[in-house]
Amino acid sequence: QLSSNFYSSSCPTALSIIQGAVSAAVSKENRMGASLLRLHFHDCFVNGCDASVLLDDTTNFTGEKTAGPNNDSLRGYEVIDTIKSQLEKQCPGVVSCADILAVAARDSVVKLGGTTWTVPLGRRDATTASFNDAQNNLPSPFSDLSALISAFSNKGFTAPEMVTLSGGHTIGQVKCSIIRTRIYNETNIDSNFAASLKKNCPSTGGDSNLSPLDQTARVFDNTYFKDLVIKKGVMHSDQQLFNGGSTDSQVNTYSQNSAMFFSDFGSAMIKMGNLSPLTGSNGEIRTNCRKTN
Ligand code: HEM
Ligand SMILES: [Ca+2]
Ligand SMILES: [Ca+2]
Repeated sequence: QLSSNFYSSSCPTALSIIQGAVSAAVSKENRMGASLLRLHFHDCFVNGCDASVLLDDTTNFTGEKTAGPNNDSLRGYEVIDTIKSQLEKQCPGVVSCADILAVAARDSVVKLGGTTWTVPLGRRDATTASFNDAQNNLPSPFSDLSALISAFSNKGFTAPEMVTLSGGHTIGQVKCSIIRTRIYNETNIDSNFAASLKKNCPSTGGDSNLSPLDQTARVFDNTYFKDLVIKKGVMHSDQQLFNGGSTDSQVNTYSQNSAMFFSDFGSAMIKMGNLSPLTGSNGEIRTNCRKTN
């Protein structure tokens, strides 16, 4: 069982060290807040919140970093390394990489103007990572609503919780290669909006050009849901949440009530952070988040 005061005697400065480093990293580059939030999600959905996502591949295409959803896409590893080395100086061998990810995600959301929540702590780090599990457990941006619902249901989340967590797309950026089909071929998109995205995402080439995930992608707010209501969802999977189906009413509600989105988001993040953590004598406390001890 995790507890929010897990480090209060073993490393009382842990939370302030993490917060300070996240704050510095996000001040230096706003997008890093988004990247750190996504790292925690991609960790927890693949064999639980055990920092498996941070292990470097020992042989190519065996670990999670090189799996499709992560390769050339996940970022923020250097920030986690910086935090880990500060923590190792202060309290060697005490704070897990998995807990660093959970706290950094929360601190990122707060730093970008979003809500806060209390992070349960005491996760330990995995000694293995799985390329196949990362391929199979992370949702695809080309999925329809039913596939999104089942990807989250496989991890114990309801459809409303899936909608809430998708609100993470209120911050950060997406590559042209992910949105090309949507902006060139789909009809459930505002045509002026599609035209503006095409300027930075040609029909051929420019695959890694970036576009913001909502119209206020530097701020954690409810604009993502407001955008969905006016058919300005950026990815196919985003617009699926407001496309005439069962989740439309919740998107409408969040678009008008950011307090409700914020409070639901905090609860859903705590639930996500509880996905099969290693505790007690399972796993280890890594010295270097990229390698097993
Ligand atoms: C609902 C299913 C989801 C799908 C299909 C999905 C897919 C994606 C994709 C394809 C990208 C862009 C990757 C790239 O262009 O390199 C992205 C970015 C992002 N996702 Fe998700 N995601 C989902 C849910 C979530 C959740 C639950 C969170 C967090 C709570 C999240 C947080 C983010 C953030 C913050 C970014 C921007 C990262 C950055 O700028 O570095 N996503 N997502
Ligand atoms: Ca994991
Ligand atoms: Ca936003």
